[in-house]
Amino acid sequence: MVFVNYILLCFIQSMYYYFFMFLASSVFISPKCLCLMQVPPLFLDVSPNHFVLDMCAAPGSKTFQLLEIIYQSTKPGSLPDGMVIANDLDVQRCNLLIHQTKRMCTANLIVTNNEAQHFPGCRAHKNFSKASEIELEPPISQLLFDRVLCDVPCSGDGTLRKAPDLWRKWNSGMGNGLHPLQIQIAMRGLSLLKVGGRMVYSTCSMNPVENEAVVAEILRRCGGSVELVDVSSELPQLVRRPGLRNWKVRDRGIWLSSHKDALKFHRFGILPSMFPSGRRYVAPTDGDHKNENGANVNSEDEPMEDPMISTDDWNEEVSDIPLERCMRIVPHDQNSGAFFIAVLHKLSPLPVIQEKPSRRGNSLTKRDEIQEKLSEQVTECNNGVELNSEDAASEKFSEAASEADLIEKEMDETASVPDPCNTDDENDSEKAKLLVEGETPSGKAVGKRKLQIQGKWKGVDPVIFFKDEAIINSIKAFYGIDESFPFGGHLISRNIDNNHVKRIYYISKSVKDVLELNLLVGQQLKIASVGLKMFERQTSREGTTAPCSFRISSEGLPVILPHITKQILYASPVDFKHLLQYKAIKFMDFVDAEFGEKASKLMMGCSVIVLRDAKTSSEPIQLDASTIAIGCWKGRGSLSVMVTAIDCQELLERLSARMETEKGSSAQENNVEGVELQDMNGIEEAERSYTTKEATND
Ligand SMILES: C[S@@+](CC[C@H](N)C(=O)[O-])C[C@H]1O[C@@H](n2cnc3c(N)ncnc32)[C@H](O)[C@@H]1O
Repeated sequence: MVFVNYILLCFIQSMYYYFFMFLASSVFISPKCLCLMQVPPLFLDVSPNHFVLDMCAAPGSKTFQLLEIIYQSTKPGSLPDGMVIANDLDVQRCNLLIHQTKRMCTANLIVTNNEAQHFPGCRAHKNFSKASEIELEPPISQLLFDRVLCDVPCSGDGTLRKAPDLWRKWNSGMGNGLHPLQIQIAMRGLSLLKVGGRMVYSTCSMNPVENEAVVAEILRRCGGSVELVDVSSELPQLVRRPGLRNWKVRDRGIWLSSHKDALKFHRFGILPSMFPSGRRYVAPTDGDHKNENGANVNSEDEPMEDPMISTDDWNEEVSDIPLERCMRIVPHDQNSGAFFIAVLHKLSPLPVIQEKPSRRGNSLTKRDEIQEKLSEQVTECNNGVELNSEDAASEKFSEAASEADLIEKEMDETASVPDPCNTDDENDSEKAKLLVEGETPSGKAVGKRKLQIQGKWKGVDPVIFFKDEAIINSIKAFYGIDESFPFGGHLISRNIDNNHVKRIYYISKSVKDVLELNLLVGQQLKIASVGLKMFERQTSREGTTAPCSFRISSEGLPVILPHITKQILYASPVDFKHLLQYKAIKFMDFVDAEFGEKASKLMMGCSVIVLRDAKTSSEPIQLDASTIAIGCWKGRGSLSVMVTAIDCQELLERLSARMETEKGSSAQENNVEGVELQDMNGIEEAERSYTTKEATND
């Protein structure tokens, strides 16, 4: 049998790439496709050169959309200047995200697995450059973002229509429990946002405690350095309702109008920030006081009113923040899920806040502490993520520090607690020690080096810049990669041993800058996935004897295709179709004998076959977004496709559809049989003769 001489790995640039191009053109929302579109990213106003942080990103639908926007005007073979960091705490959901975004074939994405509320700022000390392997000043010295998407974990009541299970599980405590974490994540997002940048806070809940209350609290904490943007003129097709300015808080069967009510009913898990005014009702701290009858009353029994606030104020709280600028999207307006969106604009650096503003100058009483602790004891969010109450409690005082303080602090935290999920691991504390040594100018070089090659995070492969000149040069020479393509320095692997590197990933300039910075600051980012898989080591017997031991992978092909000058051939539709149909064809059996001749002269190993337009005879052809190319293996006597059977079938269908279209338009234009028609006839003819030949061979 001619079929299946070598079943090697395959690739197509096509389906996913075009799917993404199609989606990219559908970013503009129409009410009809609203249910399919994710709205929050549309309010981020992302440009292709932006650094974007998606803080709680899994399973990745919004990340996908952000990448589409970044790539919107990118030509084949080039990469946008911007990048996306997609972060999620949940490892399994992170894997889902990695899988989802794989079809984007992007070199501009880093997937991280950090806690969003502690997301590292990666600020490089001046001394770091001396202490690290990176000799030059890094292009970026701190990880700040132009855009931040803060799609926080929430109670998810907005998804009730599609997740009816929630009807049984939902209770008001879910939202109340998540409120402190939502504030922490949003505050961290704002501190990582560049001045002038935009952050979108969103949930799929209708609960004001998770929505307007969070937005109001972060605005209070930011004290004028952040504004709530009026986006009423943006996306006018989107039917939305204004955010609320007054609401009550539900807790275990009763409605609370203010923090005073919370204390009155002994609801210590209810925070002042959950109410519209955000005001704390202060209970007396120094012993008993007299009641209106002059009798001694214990402060634990009856809370005392804040003298600053009149009784009336406590009854009907209305926020003085223009929360109507927030957006509530409700299911019955346009047959969608329910969600909440607030757009924030950072006007200036965040203020240095020593204390939570709502603490009103008092030190925490025992009851306050219990109250806050209780509020942080969230056991479960809608995504099944366990929230560690100890983590939350230890975070209590940190969120209000200045940006600089936060960043300094987190560096210390990262150094002392390498993996928040694995704090009990002995190796981690050892690694943390090495990290500190590596970061400190006086640190031992051996410690630093060890850390940099082994990676810091338990269970996560290290990210290694691939610098093996011999391999890099052999790849460049074999495929004739042109000098204009940024290559050296843009390759990474996840294996410290160059001899056993199986995959080489390609990264954009923006991602490269971030990775270098991350290395410099002791790998604060826990990187689950990064880069576009571009080369894979040949594993077959014939493959190991080929001049280049790495073949181009399917994902990498769209990016490198315009830059390859060797091992590339342009096949006529008929021969291209045959390759997909029969998987392997002897050189002498190609319909276009010249093509067969050229194929036989390729070097043994991976080659790229591009579908030539029926009209085009000159080579090389102009590559554009509609170009179809596949990877093939040039063996001793034949050319074999390196495309899976499913992908072959899909490509064949597309090819037929394209030919049908060409046939139709050509017949319409000329009303006679034109070039395409001849070609179509040629295919059918050739197919018959080829099948006959095959039958004879068999
Ligand atoms: C509403 S979902 C995000 C949906 C996602 N943005 C999308 O469009 O596909 C919230 C996510 O937050 C994650 N999460 C929960 N707590 C987190 C934390 N502390 N830090 C980071 N992510 C967290 C959950 O794992 C979950 O995937």
